[in-house]
Amino acid sequence: ADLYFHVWPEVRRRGGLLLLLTGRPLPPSSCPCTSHPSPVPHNVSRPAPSKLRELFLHPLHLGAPQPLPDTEDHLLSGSKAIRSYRRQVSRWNRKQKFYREELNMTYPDIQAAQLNLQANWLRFHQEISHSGLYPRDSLTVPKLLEDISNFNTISADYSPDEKALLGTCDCSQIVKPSGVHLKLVLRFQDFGKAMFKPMRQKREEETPEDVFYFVDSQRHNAEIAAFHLDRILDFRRVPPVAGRMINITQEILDVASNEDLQSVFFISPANNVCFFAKCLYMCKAEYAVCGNPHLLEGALVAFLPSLKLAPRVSVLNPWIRSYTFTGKEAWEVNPFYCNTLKQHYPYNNSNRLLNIIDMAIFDFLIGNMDRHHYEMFTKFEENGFLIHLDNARGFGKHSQDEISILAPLYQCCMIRKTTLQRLKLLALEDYRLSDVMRESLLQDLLAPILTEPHLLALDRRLQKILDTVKSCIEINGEKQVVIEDSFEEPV
Ligand SMILES: Nc1ncnc2c1ncn2[C@@H]1O[C@H](COP(=O)(O)OP(=O)(O)OP(=O)(O)O)[C@@H](O)[C@H]1O
Ligand SMILES: [Mn+2]
Repeated sequence: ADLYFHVWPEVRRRGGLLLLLTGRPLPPSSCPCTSHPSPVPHNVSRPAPSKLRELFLHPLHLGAPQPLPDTEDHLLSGSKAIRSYRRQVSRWNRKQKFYREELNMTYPDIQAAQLNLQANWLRFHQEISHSGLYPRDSLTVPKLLEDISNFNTISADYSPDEKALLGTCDCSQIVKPSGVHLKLVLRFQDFGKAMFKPMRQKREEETPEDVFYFVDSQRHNAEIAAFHLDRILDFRRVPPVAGRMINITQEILDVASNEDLQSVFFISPANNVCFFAKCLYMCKAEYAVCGNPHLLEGALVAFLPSLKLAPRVSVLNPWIRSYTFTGKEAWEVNPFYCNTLKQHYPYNNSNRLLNIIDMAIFDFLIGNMDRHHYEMFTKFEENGFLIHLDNARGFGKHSQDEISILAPLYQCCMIRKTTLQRLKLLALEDYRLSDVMRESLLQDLLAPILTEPHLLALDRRLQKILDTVKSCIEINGEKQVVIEDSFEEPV
């Protein structure tokens, strides 16, 4: 209700700058906020002041204008993309027709899919630019989140990498074969797509101490929280993610035409519908997820343009961890690792190194030790931003701050000036990170997304990042440590 009555009029008054905040301007009766504690519980009579709104109105966030639509700064050429999507729609319609004829299906009656040029997923693709996955003041992102939280699905299938494992797709298009986890690509009524990651762990469960990060389970709420954090940090390197309940029978099984996928569904002894992943290991029925009896929580990650339309490279993280029980990587044994790295391509480019340091800061905040690779759009070349896909192993332990995730920061002793400015802002009482995160996450249908201890851990970790920067400055001086980024727009 606060969003609807206080933020929305304000946004309109200020010229619609801040639609990011209006992710879900629901009418008061259906506001998801009522069942959760207000961010400022002591203040009952007056509406709680919105720290998130203030943050997005701060000059650091407003910054310089974003690139104009359909220019070279953008990932896609508008007309080429539309031609390609039109072809995809025709192909999809042909396939559906063929499939239904094969099965003599007359029910349910379905209409041929059409490409709507106003669809929010299409706009999202068209707005990806060298400055990030969406513009700072994107009008599209809140609408896209709304779509993926509510739209019906028209198909469900494995993601291309899992198909590669099963030998049923063109592997040259695959970034990295995987498939340990239960994730599916869902297509919606507007032809948009999202990656569905089902709930595997309850929000209250903490990862046990003896569990290695690489066998830790994937958390749907971590994907959602990571998107919100990335937006608050103004990185805009995580694709939009929304949580929702999925009816796994109607919205997955009934719209799946892939027989492999159909074959992994079963009914449990408790009469719940379940499914499991088909892959090389950990993919038996024991690791299935189940609805209750049909409904299951999950995160939906908006899909990026296909690799054909916008090729991406997957790059090994130079601070990768050893994926064995005893191994150690170079950065763990060599305190001068960064000096060596800096002398060689591509990290002799300071922008690229600063991007890695931003990523480390992000991963330290969410507690993600599983950043083995990152992806980049080839179109933006060396100076492009890093895409932070797959954040499902964040938010596992709130009581532990894994300082080694910050190695790129304390070994290189460098940070982008704008990143530091934003972090400092979020350490102030007026914009406190845990408060803006709590508020931002209330916009999600599955709120509350993070438990209080996880939210509070963010403030503690932020302080540790600032302390690390401070000691770097004490040793090396501000000029060496805080780097003005020539590729960022001045703020
Ligand atoms: N939003 C997206 N849009 C397009 N492709 C995506 C998206 N999310 C993930 N992918 C592709 O699918 C691959 C696997 O996704 P992700 O890492 O999130 O799942 P995972 O189950 O953790 O897999 P892995 O075991 O490979 O880490 C990614 O490397 C990426 O190429
Ligand atoms: Mn992964």
